[in-house]
This record gives sequence, C-alpha cells and structure tokens, in this order.
Amino acid sequence: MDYLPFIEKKIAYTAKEAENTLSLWRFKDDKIVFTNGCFDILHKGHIEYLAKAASLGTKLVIGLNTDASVKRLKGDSRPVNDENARALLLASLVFVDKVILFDTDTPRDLIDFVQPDVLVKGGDYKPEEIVGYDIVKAKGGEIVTLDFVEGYSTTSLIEKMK
Ligand SMILES: Nc1ncnc2c1ncn2[C@@H]1O[C@H](COP(=O)(O)OP(=O)(O)OP(=O)(O)O)[C@@H](O)[C@H]1O
Ligand SMILES: O=P(O)(O)O[C@@H]1O[C@H]([C@H](O)CO)[C@@H](O)[C@H](O)[C@@H]1O
Repeated sequence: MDYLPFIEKKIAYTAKEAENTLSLWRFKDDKIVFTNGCFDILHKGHIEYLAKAASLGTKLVIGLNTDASVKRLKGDSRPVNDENARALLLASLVFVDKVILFDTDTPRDLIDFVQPDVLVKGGDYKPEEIVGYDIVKAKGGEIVTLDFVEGYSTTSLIEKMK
C-alpha cells in the first residue's frame, strides 16, 4: 500500500481546506481534540503528549505554526525543519487526524474556526494562559494540560547538536 497519499491528505495548508472534514466530523458527533505548536524537531515529549491528547477524543487536530510564524516566535534561526517537513511528520502519526497550518502569531482564529471540544497543551503551560481557553470554555469544552516529559525540548536538542 502507498501510505504517502493517505498521510498527505491529513494536511491542510489553510483552515478553509479543512472545512468539509471538520463539518463531517461534527455531523458524526466526533469529539474533536485540538492542540497546537511549532513541533520543529519532533521528540519523545511531543509524542507522549500528542498520543495522550488523541486519547481525549475521537479526532486529533494539530494547529501548526508556519515557518514565518515560528521565526517571529522563536527567532531567525528557527525553524530547523520547514513547515512541509514538520506537517508531514505530524501527519504520519497514526493518532493524528488533521494538521492545519496557521500563519498568525497565535492560533486564536483557527481555534475559533475549529471549535474543538478539548483544547490541549503540554505541562509547560498553565490552562488559563492557553490561547483559545475562553473560546473553548464558552462552548462548554475542556482545557487540558498534559504532563511535561522532563529533559525533552527542541531547544535542548539543538544545543546538544552544537
Ligand atoms: N517535553 C515535553 N513534554 C510534554 N509536552 C511537550 C514537551 N515539549 C513540548 N511539549 C508540548 O509540545 C507542543 C509544541 O511545543 P514546542 O514545539 O514549542 O516544543 P519544544 O520542544 O518546547 O520547542 P522549543 O524548545 O522550540 O520551545 C506544546 O503544546 C508543548 O506544550
Ligand atoms: O510550540 P509552542 O511554542 O508550544 O506553540 C505555541 O503555543 C502558543 C500557545 O498556544 C499559547 O497559549 C501559541 O500562541 C503559538 O502560536 C505556538 O503555537
């Protein structure tokens, strides 16, 4: 079986591209879990938190910062992996259902568009500081922070490689 088309089909370069899929999931009463990040160099902490996030609902949607957005957030030397590579790696994970790129500094507009049932970030964030907290709370959704896997970050991996 050629897996690549199946993986690439999960990637949406704009929220609009994901509209039909999201509508179908809502019609089927899927429980949509949303998380977001830069995911520059994928590591154990990412995988453990994403796998747990996926278990909180029936569909996992990841908002992925574009290269331009990552640069504004993390500096000109980032990202190490471009947005196409970062999107493909995330979409290749069996428990990821959709990857949607966003070019803004925060995923607020995307979260308002997706209207997830569960908003998730890793333990490096306090729930009330998570962008989209108010949007998801207002619709009666849940905000979840998952355990931080100590010793794993993209920054520390880059430092180790220097
Ligand atoms: N070690 C970890 N354990 C659990 N969750 C993590 C861990 N590292 C990052 N995350 C989560 O992964 C998502 C993406 O974070 P990000 O891409 O910034 O990872 P990072 O490794 O911290 O990168 P950087 O070092 O560039 O900040 C966020 O929701 C964050 O909470
Ligand atoms: O990979 P990061 O730095 O964890 O991802 C950022 O998360 C921010 C967070 O959602 C704020 O609550 C977000 O605003 C930013 O765009 C990155 O996705």
